Amino acid sequence: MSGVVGDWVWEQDTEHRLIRLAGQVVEGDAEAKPDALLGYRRWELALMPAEDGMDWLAHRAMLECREPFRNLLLRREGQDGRITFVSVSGMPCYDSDGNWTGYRGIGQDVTEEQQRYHTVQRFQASMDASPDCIMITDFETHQMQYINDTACAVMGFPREELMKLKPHEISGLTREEVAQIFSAAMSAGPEGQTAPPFLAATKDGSRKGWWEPHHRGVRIDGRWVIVTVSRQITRRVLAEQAELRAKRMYATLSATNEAIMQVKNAGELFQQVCDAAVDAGKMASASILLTDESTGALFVSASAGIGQEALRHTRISTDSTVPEGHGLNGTAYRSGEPCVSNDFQSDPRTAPWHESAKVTNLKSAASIPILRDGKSVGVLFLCAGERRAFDDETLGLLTRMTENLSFALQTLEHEQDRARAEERIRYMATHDALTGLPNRVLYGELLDQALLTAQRYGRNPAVMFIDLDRFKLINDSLGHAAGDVLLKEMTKRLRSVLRASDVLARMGGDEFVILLQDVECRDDAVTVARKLLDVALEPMTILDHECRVTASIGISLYPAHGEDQQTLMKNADTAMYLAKENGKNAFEIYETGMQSQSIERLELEAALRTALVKEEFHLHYQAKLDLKTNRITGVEALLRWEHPGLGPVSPQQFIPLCEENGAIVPIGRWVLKTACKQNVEWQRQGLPPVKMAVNLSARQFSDPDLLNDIHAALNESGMDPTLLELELTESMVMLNPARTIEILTAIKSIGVRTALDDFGVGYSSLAQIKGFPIDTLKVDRSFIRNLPESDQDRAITQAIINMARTLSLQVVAEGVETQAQETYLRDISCDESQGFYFSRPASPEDFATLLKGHGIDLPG
Ligand SMILES: Nc1nc2c(ncn2[C@@H]2O[C@@H]3COP(=O)(O)O[C@H]4[C@@H](O)[C@H](n5cnc6c(=O)[nH]c(N)nc65)O[C@@H]4COP(=O)(O)O[C@H]3[C@H]2O)c(=O)[nH]1
Repeated sequence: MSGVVGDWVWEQDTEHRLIRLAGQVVEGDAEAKPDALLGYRRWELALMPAEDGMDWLAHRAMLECREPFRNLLLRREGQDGRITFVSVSGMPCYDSDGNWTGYRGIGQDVTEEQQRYHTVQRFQASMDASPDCIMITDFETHQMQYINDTACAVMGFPREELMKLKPHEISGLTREEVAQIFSAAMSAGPEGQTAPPFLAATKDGSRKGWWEPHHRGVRIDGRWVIVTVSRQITRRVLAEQAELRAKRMYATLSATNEAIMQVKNAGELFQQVCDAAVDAGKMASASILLTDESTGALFVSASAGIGQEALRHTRISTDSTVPEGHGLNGTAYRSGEPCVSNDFQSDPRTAPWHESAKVTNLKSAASIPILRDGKSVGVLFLCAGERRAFDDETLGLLTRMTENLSFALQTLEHEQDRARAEERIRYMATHDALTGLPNRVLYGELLDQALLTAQRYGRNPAVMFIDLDRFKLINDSLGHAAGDVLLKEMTKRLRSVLRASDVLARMGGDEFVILLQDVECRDDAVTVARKLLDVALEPMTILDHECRVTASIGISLYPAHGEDQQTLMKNADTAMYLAKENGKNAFEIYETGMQSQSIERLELEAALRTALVKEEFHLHYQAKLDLKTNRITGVEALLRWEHPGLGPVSPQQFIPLCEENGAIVPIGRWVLKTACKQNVEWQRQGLPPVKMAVNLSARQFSDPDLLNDIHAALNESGMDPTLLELELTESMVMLNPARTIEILTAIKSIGVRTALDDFGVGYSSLAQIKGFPIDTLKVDRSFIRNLPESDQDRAITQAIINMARTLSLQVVAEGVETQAQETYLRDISCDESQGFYFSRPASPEDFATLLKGHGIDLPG
């Protein structure tokens, strides 16, 4: 019976025994003849119902109810293990009287059909069990023909629904794109083709990882279908993405390190780091935020990438008490630890920035603190366009980057300190520390340059030497602080009359030098010089004292007075000394003849240094005549220098030099001693005692040993202190009144008298000197010279005398040269007269002779 295919008919009686079998019967034993099966019931033939939920009991119950049955699938396993399937269908039979007679039906061998069915079943089961998504689609119509469970689960659709959809409706691709992919797969032949990975989207919009589809064209039942097997590669993709990120971060790190080696300042470094994070690190944006020390907030110092413009003006709070301070940056800054959000747009910490992040499509962000000595000084803030951009490895690299950054900052700071120090040293080497003006060195360089330009372009620069006339006086009496104020003020003034291109430099002390870049003619230089003198002369208040300082200016012009630096400077210097010698507050333009004067000055200075030791000094004495009694009541000691080669040198010439180089102090001490000794000597010769006036220089007046020197002179000579009168100039006492009063009081306490010399030219008023312990005023000879003709001088002299009287001061008129002057002075009740008219300064012997004749009252 085996191998026989075909239908057969059968009948069974009311006892369910087979009573007829005809045709190709395959029920029962394969070896048995159909007749051998007769009399048996089906459940006695080693056949088993093969359908789920069906068994012999159920079948028999159906037969008992005389129900018809269809396609009862029966399975039989032969002795050789071969499986056969038969399908039987039956109808209940009745006789003509309606009595049930049993069943009649047909049978069919369905072994092959069943085998095919099972193969498909197994195939489908294995397809469903596959972790891959499998889909079979008609190449032409794109109609879904098969889809496995995995695909249904991944896409979140019930199979029936999915079967109605076409690939472009679930893949996010267009129909054309799908068609292209299918065509490419067909062209690829039996090997098929792998398409780019895609991120699977489920029905509810959530993502189910990365899948890599492989398409292959297969011909089934005469039609081409595309079999698509998509393998999940999420892990691989994530690993690749992580590797890519790491690579980018390494690239960023190396770009940062390169920047660290090259940049010169922090700002540049920050910008390069941000650029590297965006360019090499593929970050959407990168910023470096630093602390604003005044507010404590973070401000953007550098940034690159998306939204950088908006960020530049943003201040980010680090304050833990406000919600804005709890963002990534504020938290990272406070904690000193990196702060990350790998899903920025739904992170509650980043809520204030969700809207803007949507606009700029930022998906994750990280803030890494920049630490200095363990303390946050800022943060590196990075944003990425994908979620989960900041894994542990990336963060590790970013932390290293910020460490390198802060190390670089330290190094840069040291470098900057060093550069600043170098710059400072360079500056100090070329500038005057007090005024900030170029010094001699820089001036020399600038002058050289100006001379080169002058030669090339036919310009005419000029050099001006300026010396402040009374600077030493101020410096000595008011102190160095006052001197400094004066120099600074003077710098401002001198600068104010110069062009921006002109150079003002300080040579040291009270010497300034100017380079006028181009003067068309002599008169131009003269105009500038006048302006300079004017601004210098303006009164200035120093340490609450109004002072006036004059300047002496020497000018040399290129090319007339020299074509090189040295000559021009020397000649301007020479001219300046002449201006000084000619009465100060003046300028001189260099002339050839000036040379000798300057040389003379140098020679004088050299000779002065040894003059005291070589005993080249001596004193002359000029009498003071009492205008009421016509008796000589006093004498002024005047220093004389007999230069071995030059002969007598005028005190007006050498005393300023002595004041400048300080020699006046020992020389003045000698004068004091000599004068006192002389005074006692005259008395010893039997002459009447006379007051001895001795000039004190500013230097001497501020010398701490002055009182000792006075004591010594008096003690050594044995002179009565009340006969000694010290003459000071008005300008000396006005500079530092408090100290002047202190010294004058000390001087007066030992009985020595004090006199104010050259009164009237120092701009002070009698009211101002009221408080000084002074005994005598000496009216400057410039007021006497034009007496009695000059109305103005008469008025001044008269006023001085009247006011002096009210202050109980003795008044001496200086420089009385004519009888008319003397008569006038007598008329206006001037106390004493001193001048050539009565007596020129004379030797001790000559004065003794004079005194002998005038030691008593003379006829009026
Ligand atoms: N044209 C004119 N001049 C007259 C007349 N009568 C006197 N003189 C001059 O006027 C000056 C008076 O001295 P001074 O005003 O203190 O001015 C003095 C004084 O400031 C200073 N000096 C002189 N000896 C000394 C000294 O021992 N120590 C100090 N520190 N300065 C001194 O040098 C200045 C000049 O001294 P000398 O050349 O001796 O000049 C003296 C004297 O010769 C006159 O009728 N007409």
